[in-house]
Amino acid sequence: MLPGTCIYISVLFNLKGKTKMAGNLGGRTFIRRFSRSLGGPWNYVGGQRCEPCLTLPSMKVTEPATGNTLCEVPVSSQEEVDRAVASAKGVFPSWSKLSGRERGQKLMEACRIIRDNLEDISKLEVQDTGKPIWEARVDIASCADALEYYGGVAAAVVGQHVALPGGSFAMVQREPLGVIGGVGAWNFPMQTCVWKVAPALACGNTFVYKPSQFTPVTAVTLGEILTSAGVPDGVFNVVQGEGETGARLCNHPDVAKLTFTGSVPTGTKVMTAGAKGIKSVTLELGGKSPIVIFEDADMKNAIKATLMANFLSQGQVCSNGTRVFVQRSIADEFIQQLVSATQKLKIGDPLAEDTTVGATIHEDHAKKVLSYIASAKEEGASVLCGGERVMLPGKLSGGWYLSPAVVVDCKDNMKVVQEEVFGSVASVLVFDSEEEAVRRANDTNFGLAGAVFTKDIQRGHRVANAIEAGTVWINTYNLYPTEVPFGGYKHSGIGRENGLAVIDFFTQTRTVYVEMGDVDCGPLYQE
Ligand SMILES: NC(=O)c1ccc[n+]([C@@H]2O[C@H](COP(=O)([O-])OP(=O)(O)OC[C@H]3O[C@@H](n4cnc5c(N)ncnc54)[C@H](O)[C@@H]3O)[C@@H](O)[C@H]2O)c1
Repeated sequence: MLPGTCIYISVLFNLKGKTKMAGNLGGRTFIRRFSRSLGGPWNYVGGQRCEPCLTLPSMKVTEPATGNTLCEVPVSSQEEVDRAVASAKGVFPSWSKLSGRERGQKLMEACRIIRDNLEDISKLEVQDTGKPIWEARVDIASCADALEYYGGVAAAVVGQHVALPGGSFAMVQREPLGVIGGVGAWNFPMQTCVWKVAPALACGNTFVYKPSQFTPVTAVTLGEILTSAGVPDGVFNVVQGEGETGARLCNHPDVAKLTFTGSVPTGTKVMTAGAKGIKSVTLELGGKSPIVIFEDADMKNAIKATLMANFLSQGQVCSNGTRVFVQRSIADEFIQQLVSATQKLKIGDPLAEDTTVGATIHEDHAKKVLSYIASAKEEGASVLCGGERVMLPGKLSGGWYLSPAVVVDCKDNMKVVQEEVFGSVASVLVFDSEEEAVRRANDTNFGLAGAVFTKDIQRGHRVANAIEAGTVWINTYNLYPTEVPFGGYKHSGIGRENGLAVIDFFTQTRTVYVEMGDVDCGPLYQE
């Protein structure tokens, strides 16, 4: 059962929605059913929360902060996935025929609802993920930003007119693809969902989403928000479950495109499903990103960015800069300042305002992170701080709280340096020259992100252009404005989210050729 926040958010939506929105949209009463959200149901099909049509055993979802059961969520069967896809397919013709501006208005309205209820949605996200409340607020605000941005972009998704010889011309029409199947990870549950759904809906597609089994809550909240904003029933649907449900969705013949956020091994399976169905696939996968700090860097900013690049969301961020390359002449000073700043981080109740480090998503993942610390030590690295479970008192004693770790004396071939840890572990590596730093930074199959810190503008651009990654920050880290594309090189993914780039991944073109003269078929036709 969900704690009280859910009732609160439901009531709040009801009140705010009824008073503000019924008038906005010609008196249509579309505010409904929020009050039923306590304890589920957890699927969202045809514009409402619903129990799966065929019930498989439930998943117990753990609240990371306490280790207690947050909710029990029935797994969606093939029949349920069929029902959700049919719902999305049924409404596709009418939704896709609305003008972009009409669709955009509804996304803008969803943005407004999120901004009005930001605090309550953020609390739900904290319960689901264990991340500190201040971070959850940033994540949820970014969901509103994405809906606002694509709400505006929707009217600008247009085709092309191409003039051809003799006055003939071609119209290159931009069309939606159909039903999109989305599968998400657990570290940014609502943001991951919105970053896919907002552009997909703006382009006229409909959607079935499967959230991570560890964080099922806020995708359903998004369903309620979209319905309240006037998005027609069936345009956005949620099914729940683990990998099997994800695979059912990805393999569904009526799903036109797959968009996935998660690990490389699962991304490979999603791509295989796409290959079997000849579906285009967007993959947002893992990373092992480098952050290269030169001796002329502003030390304080480099420290601040290294904290952001390693310890946000308990280190469970795909783009984290976990390989921290520092030039030898400043390495001692940098390490000393980094350790001092890391030790000031406050591990505590994720809902407390002064907490900077919350709970790891679940016990198994925490143990995996700790195993990387152990392997680093075995391979000769030194852990200067952190890397241990911290027991918090009272109701938090069942949560897995790990102290952020700074690991030094690292070598490029160590497991902790090679593999994605997905936890609060910063590995510091020392370099001498720019050429060496770039070569070692690129010595990975991942290519999601990277950063360079220097005051030398030429070097900043030179190194940024040399790092093989989809996003490179110069003198900052982990910023994702909705206006700019995000996605990976190499094994970190295919396709992009955010910005205008994503429009290409949620549309296809139909070329209509118009002949203004006679058909010219050469010698084929004789009078
Ligand atoms: N590049 C990005 O934007 C980005 C963002 C967030 C997380 N990530 C990555 O996600 C990973 C962590 O997330 P995770 O542990 O949830 O990843 P995961 O790959 O274990 O699971 C991701 C999702 O895939 C589902 N799934 C599992 N098997 C499936 C199958 N055969 N077919 C379809 N779906 C299936 C899961 O149920 C879950 O919903 C990390 O590698 C992280 O870097 C990437």
